[in-house]
Amino acid sequence: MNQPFGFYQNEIYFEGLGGVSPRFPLTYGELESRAEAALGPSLWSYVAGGAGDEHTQRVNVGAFERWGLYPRMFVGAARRDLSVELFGMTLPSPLFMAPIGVLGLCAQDGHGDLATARAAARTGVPMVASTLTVDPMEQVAAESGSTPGFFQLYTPTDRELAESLVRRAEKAGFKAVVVTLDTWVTGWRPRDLSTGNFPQLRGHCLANYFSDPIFRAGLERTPEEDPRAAVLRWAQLFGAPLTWDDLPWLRSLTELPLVVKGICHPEDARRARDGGVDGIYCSNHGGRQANGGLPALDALPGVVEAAGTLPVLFDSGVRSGTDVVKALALGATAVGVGRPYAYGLALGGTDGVVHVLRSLLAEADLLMAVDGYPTLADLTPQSLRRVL
Ligand SMILES: Cc1cc2nc3c(=O)[nH]c(=O)nc-3n(C[C@H](O)[C@H](O)[C@H](O)COP(=O)(O)O)c2cc1C
Ligand SMILES: CC(C)CC(=O)C(=O)O
Repeated sequence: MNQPFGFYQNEIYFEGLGGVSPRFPLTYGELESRAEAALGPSLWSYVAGGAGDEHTQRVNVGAFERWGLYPRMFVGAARRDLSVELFGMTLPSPLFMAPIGVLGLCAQDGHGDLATARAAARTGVPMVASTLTVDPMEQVAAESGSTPGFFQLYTPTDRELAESLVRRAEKAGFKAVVVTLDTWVTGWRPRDLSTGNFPQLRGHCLANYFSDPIFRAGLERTPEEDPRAAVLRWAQLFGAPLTWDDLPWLRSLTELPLVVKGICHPEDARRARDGGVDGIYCSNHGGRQANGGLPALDALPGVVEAAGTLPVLFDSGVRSGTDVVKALALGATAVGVGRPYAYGLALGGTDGVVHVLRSLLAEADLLMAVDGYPTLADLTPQSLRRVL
């Protein structure tokens, strides 16, 4: 047991706090700067970068500072319960890992998706595995132990390929399908445009396609024989510009819970709900796609209201345990961490990811203890006050 952290009380996910380690950074600033050094310039600019002058990316983070949590006294929050029901499952905490496409490359050994899945197994924090993993989804799913994993789909223009990817995800044991709607084309990303640095175009992170029978059937020569042609084929197929007319087809793809990612407008949330999805994922892709200026957190309350009884997943700008608590108070059912866990991965593989996740949970848990919110149900919009 790690002495400085020995006073935490919720053993469910702290297990004596194994995992939070002073050898890794305890502030986000240090995590970022050490990750920059570990990743090297080109991967760093891909992961850390965003659209345009990155205004949206910055306001995503800044939006959390505009809310303050009221401390409540005489609550006796000696034990906290952070467990949450999602898609019929009970999860130990409301935290999950957002899908990150080049994650595999962030680990020293180049197999970061597997390392992250092992962190999911150790913490109970679900990983949403991207379509763009270095190792095929079947291998990623196999590493996550008893922690449920979700599969994120980039919908290709070839429907048969989309269907094949979803079939494989079901067979591999993923427990939900998350369809990302905001990235059928890559946004204006000056950092990557200036370096020509798109890892996917060098054939990285395309294992799910290269291992897919439908994808392979469309090639004259196998990806092993002609990787360049396979990458070009991938680039042609990558993203379908979907419309509402496609939602019934998406819904028909699977009986697994279907979640749509990238929803920020209440009207879109309403239409998605009416179209039969099982969850709404409020996100602006961490400001990587559009530099439109709306912080995802500011979009969250409207999406929550429109979603009605559906669970709302949220990401974009979460950097601390207090951010997690604020997003929950604004109505998120589950909160996704993105870049920070990729940085933990860069610093220490599975241990680094576990450290980042447990630190977020420890900070959230302690905030709830000190400020008197013993359960997630106690966190409501009335727990917050606008401060700026
Ligand atoms: C390097 C990188 C790759 C990403 N790849 C994907 C992806 O493959 N699929 C997806 O739906 N979202 C992807 N995202 C977006 C994340 O799921 C999430 O929305 C975003 O990271 C949240 O912003 P934050 O990291 O600033 O908190 C990616 C994000 C990053 C940083
Ligand atoms: C553009 C994609 C290929 C990957 C992604 O989602 C991202 O880099 O944000």
